[in-house]
Amino acid sequence: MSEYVLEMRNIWKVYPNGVTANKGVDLKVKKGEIHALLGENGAGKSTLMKILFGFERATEGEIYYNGEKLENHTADKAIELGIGMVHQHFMLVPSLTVVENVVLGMEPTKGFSIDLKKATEFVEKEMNKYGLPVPLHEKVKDISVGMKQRVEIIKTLVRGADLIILDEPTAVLTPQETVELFKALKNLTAAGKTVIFITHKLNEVKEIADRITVLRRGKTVGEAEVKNITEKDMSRMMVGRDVDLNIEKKPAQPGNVVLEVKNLHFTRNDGVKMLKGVSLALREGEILGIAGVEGNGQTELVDIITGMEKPEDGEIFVFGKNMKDSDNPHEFRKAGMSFIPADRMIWGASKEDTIEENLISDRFYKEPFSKRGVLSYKAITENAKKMIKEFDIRTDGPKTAVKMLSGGNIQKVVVAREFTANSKIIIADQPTRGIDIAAADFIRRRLVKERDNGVGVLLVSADLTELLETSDRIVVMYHGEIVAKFDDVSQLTETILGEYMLGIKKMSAEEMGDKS
Ligand SMILES: Nc1ncnc2c1ncn2[C@@H]1O[C@H](COP(=O)(O)OP(=O)(O)OP(=O)(O)O)[C@@H](O)[C@H]1O
Repeated sequence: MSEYVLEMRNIWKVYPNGVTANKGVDLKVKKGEIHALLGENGAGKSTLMKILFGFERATEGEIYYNGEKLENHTADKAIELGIGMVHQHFMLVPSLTVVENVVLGMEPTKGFSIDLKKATEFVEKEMNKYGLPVPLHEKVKDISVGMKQRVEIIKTLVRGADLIILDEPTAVLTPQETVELFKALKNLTAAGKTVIFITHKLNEVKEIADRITVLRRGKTVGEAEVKNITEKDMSRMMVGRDVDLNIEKKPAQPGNVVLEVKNLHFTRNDGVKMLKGVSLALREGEILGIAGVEGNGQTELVDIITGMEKPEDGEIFVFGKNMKDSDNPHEFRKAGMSFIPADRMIWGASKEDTIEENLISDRFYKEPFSKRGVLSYKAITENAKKMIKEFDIRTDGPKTAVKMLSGGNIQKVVVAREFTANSKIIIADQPTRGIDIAAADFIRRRLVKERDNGVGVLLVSADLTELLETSDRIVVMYHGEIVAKFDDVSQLTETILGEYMLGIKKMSAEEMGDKS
């Protein structure tokens, strides 16, 4: 019998539009190991995993699972065989409890109603078996992101998963939650389960994975035992060259305040108070980082700052102008603000439109794209070609629809447009989420360059390494309030930030001073 629980051999995938996402990929995974799947944006990782999970069908190639060749593979068969997948966007019902979510679609029934007692016992047994405690009777909407992810993992386990695929599992976690997740993954492999995870964070690979497979432009370029290689080796395999990840930064030269919010309050439709008196000021020539676990008010703050939402109370000043009468994002843009939204598929890009159209969606009426009211298609295409090169957008060409790009490359389209809008304020909300190391490094350097050119950058990020490396000052949000302010980030660590993000610590008003 083969030492591999999974072998994907010579996998090809040609999408109906002609894009070849996998060009003879090989992946071999041993039983009981944590296997990291690495590669740049668009390298074909998600496609390969979708094929394994039965969401997409391979154009060519063979899959062997436990020595058995899979024929006519589908998602139902994958689950039946014990293959589970935890997606980046959780697929839970917020208004249901943890137990209800876990057993949804497979409830033990008693008459016509769900037998909650049986379901609870069942879920409790699984969670204890693998050391994955979850609050069984709390509603999913009231639990933390880390807990939601754990619920997703338990969901796969109760369906009998032996091989669990995790797609960028740590992108939304605090350092403390990441430690917990890694412990859980170790418990799973100790119990004989196998884990494949997609990530762009090489320090995590070093910490948790046993082996790696690296894809580049649709092909397997190598596999290795993690103990035998360095992070540098991994990035070279991924990118094909050395990547210098240290950002050299001159001290900031902050100038006038460009953006200020005072005492913002906001309550969600369901009555939850998301902002409880948030005030901060952003100066030209500085990067102000906002740390916080998702769901602590950062989204609402960004929505209000960019004109997508109105606060219940409080004021917003853009270049000293009170924006109380401006209630749409265009007016905030006109006032000199660029915005890289966290949810690029909803707010950042127009999926059906082409890359070249998306790149000028905020400036099509201006020269050189429009002359005397007539669009210049030549200028539009030329602009796109330049940006595709500069921002390394992996595509067949400017006329490709954005929906055909990989997640990371869609983000590059949005970033390219926003960085070239000549704004003096940039609001960057999770700008490098899902972006590969070389591209993320490019975006961070660009943020610093914009800062050096006098732009005020507000950076909201769940990636604490990024926040610490890039920001000049950092504030932490917890339960709709600013609970910590750091005007000097040189001595700050991820662990310290994590303590404020989880509400373990809170600064007093005096400690925070009145500087932001
Ligand atoms: N449904 C689809 N139709 C057409 N092309 C697609 C589709 N899904 C992905 N692609 C293309 O296939 C290639 C590989 O994309 P895939 O999502 O597998 O990459 P990835 O390595 O997961 O990237 P990322 O790190 O950005 O998520 C890309 O060029 C992408 O544009």
